[in-house]
Amino acid sequence: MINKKAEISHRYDVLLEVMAHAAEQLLYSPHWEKNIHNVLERLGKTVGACRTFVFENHYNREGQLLTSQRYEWTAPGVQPQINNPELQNFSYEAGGFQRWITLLSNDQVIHGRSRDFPSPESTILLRHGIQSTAVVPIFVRDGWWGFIGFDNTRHERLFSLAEENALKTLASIFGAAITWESITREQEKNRHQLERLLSKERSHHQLFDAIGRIQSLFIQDANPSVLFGNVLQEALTLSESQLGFLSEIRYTKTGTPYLRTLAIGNTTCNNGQCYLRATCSLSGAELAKLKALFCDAITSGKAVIANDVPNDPQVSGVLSSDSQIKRFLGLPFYHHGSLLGIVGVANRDKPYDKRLIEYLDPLLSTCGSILDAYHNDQRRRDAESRLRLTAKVFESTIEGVIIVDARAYIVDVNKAFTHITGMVRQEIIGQHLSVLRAKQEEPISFQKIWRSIKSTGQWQGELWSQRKNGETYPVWMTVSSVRNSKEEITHYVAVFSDITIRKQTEQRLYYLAHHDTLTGLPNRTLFLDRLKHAINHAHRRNYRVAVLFIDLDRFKFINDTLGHRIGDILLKQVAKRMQANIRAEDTIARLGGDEFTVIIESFTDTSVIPLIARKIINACEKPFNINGKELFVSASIGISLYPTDGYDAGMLLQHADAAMYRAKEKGKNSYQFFTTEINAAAAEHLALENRLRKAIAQGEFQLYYQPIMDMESGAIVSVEALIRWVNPELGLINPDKFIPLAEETGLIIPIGEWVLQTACAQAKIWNQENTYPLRIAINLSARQFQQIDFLERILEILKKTDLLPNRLELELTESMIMDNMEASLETLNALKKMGCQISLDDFGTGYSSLAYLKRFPIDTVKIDHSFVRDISTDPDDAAITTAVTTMAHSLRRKVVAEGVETREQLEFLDNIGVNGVQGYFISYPAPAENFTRLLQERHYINHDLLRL
Ligand SMILES: Nc1nc2c(ncn2[C@@H]2O[C@@H]3COP(=O)(O)O[C@H]4[C@@H](O)[C@H](n5cnc6c(=O)[nH]c(N)nc65)O[C@@H]4COP(=O)(O)O[C@H]3[C@H]2O)c(=O)[nH]1
Repeated sequence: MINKKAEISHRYDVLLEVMAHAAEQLLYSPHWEKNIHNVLERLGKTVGACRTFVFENHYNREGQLLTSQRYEWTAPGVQPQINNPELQNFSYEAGGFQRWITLLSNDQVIHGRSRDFPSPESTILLRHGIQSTAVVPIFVRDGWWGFIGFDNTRHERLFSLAEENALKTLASIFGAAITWESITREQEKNRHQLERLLSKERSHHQLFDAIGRIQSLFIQDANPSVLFGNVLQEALTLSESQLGFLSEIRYTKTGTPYLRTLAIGNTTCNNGQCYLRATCSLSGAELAKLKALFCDAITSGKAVIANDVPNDPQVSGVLSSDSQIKRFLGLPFYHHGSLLGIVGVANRDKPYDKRLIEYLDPLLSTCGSILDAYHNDQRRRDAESRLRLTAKVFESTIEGVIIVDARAYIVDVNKAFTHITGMVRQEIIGQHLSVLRAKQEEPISFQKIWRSIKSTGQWQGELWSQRKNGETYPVWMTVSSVRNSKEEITHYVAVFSDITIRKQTEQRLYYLAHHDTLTGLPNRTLFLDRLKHAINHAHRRNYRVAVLFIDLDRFKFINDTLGHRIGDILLKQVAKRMQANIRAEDTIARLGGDEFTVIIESFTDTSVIPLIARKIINACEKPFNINGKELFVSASIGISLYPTDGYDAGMLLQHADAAMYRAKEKGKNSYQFFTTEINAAAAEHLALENRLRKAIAQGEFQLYYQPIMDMESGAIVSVEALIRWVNPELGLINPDKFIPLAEETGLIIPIGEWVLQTACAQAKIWNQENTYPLRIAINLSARQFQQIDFLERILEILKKTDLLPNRLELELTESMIMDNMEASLETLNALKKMGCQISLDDFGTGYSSLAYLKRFPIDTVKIDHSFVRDISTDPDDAAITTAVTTMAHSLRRKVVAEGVETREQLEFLDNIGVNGVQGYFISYPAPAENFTRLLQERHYINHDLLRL
């Protein structure tokens, strides 16, 4: 008995020891869970249990009380149940252990032999091989937590009351440990939470300080690079990043977005303080490559996190592998829902996360607001400076400006307005715009202007306005409408300039472009214009139109002999007389030179036309008194009629011209209507012209040569080159037929060039072959002689053909020299200086003025063959030839007689002492080869001739 008691007491002591150990392990250790196995093992061993365990209560979703085994110790050889799924989420109720809930929750220990337990508890326990068990509830602060249990599978073990109490104490140690642990955990959690809150508070302080700094910079009106540089710096500091940029989104004209960098920064961390190393440039770089990683933020409008940039698929091809960017956070920023730009930060030590994005949100909103405000500010400043500029322009422009309201009442005018109109601001403001309208300006034109402005927003044009003194003046005005935001017209702005001077100049220019300056008559342009107009008019009314083409006979002679000044006065007087003889409504024009035209309109009976033509002829016939001298001219008139002779102005003029030529041919001082024959002649003329044009290209020209014999020695001293045209269809054509045409058309220039070139080359050959020097005489045309580079042409040809200048004799006519005496004198002197010889051709047919011979460096006078022809029969011709020869000799000029056909003529000329002769009697003009032969055979002709 004593032993039994002693054993019980011992077991109790042992239990107390275990409890002390459990208390130490569970209550005083910071990690009771780590020690629970020791405690369970010691407990199990102490109470002789095969298995000690701890179950924790919990609830399922339906609110059913469940229990799960959490910890276990098993004696060696006993199967552990810790992984037995049946002992997890075990429902007391469903498992038939409802009784346990009642007992345990009331702090009662359940212990005993399994077989004594009510069914189904006993069945289940025994199925698990449990002979006896003891379970003790564990209570924590909030109530029943679970239980600790001791199973015996090998024998049935019963617990004494003392042991039961000891186990209860043990369970309360467990409860205290669990409670303590949960309190500690909660405290820990609270501490963490507190710390988090504190740090959040701290970082929020930092954030709002940063925002405050940015806002104050903005208020201080910092320049954009400083402002956005600081925004970026704050973002880098707050995000603990090392690199970053701040860019705004811009759009190209085609709408493609691109990034304009407002700030770019590189920071390094120094004692936990980040600072900006590089500031952004003022203008900001433009990042056009939107495919870059950060651009995802723009296209999606959402933040982009890349914590492993080198391996991020979005980066491939954008950043090189050695790029310093390791981590990246792209943060788009908005204002009023519009995406404005992006802040990109990189290389944080820690990974970027969503919390940081949330944290930086206020900074980004600030960034959006200040960027928007910055742009607004810029726009406002621009608008202000534009306004200032507009005001300046308004006041300083030399154009008058009138601002009127929508009903055309004047609201404002500028200084230039006063200057132009003479009206001051105060007197015109409030008046209707129409007060400025010139009295004669039709109101209808004003209505047109308003209509145009209303439909197109603008009107531009010419108007007549009125100054304060009543003077009307033309203005060039541009009127534009001003609309408000609702597209309603609120004002009109009229800008105008006084164009009086411009108009006068225009009128003057128009007058000059359409009138002949000498006579004041319409010129060719205006004439053709009026003729077209007359034709149109006649066409509509079935009228006829007559064109009179008037050419003065003998005018050229007067002009050449008496000079241009007299010629001009004569032309003016002729113009006046003609004008006096036609109706005011008919047009008289001067086409140029001595050519006039008249348009006679609105007649039905053609018989009036000869009367008008005759009146004009008669008017011209009467002598003109110029500077006390009486001068006589006459007129030849060609007439064409619409519609019989042509339907258009050009044709009517051409036909009247052709008819005028026929009138001249008929004997001048008469008129001629255009006829079909004249037309045919004109057509032939045209055809010839066309053939002549082709002749140059097709090499149809040939030179004939005619010798000039020196009377004293009988030697051929010179040879005249005479052109021939051999046309395949027309045969041989003499120069008289085509030289005038070539002159008229200008073709004489290339033809003359060819003659000079060919004749000089031939002369060079003959001079090489002959022992005696031989000159080549070449006819010049007026146009050739007047060429600006005439002297250069001669020099070049001489150089090219290697002909000595003294072997070249140039033949000119009197009229060629008289046309422009001063220039001719200059050219002739230059030719003489070069060493060339000059002959005056056809002497006697023109003015035959020997007086001017004195002034000009002429070597030879060639008496025209018309005098030589009748020299032996007509005493007048003989006398003229003799006088000319004597006079020329007295002026130390040589005389050559042309057209010598007979021995008598030759003898006469020999007797009067002419120096040279040319004519069929000596030789007909012949091609070069014939002449070569002639030279070889008889260089001295006179001996043969004189012997004959
Ligand atoms: N009745 C008659 N006539 C004689 C006699 N001897 C010569 N003739 C002709 O008289 C003209 C003399 O030439 P011109 O007075 O300079 O008159 C030349 C000259 O002014 C011009 N001409 C000829 N060749 C040229 C040329 O190459 N250039 C230029 N611009 N005009 C040329 O054409 C005019 C006519 O030339 P051609 O028909 O060759 O006519 C030549 C010649 O064949 C004669 O005994 N009796």
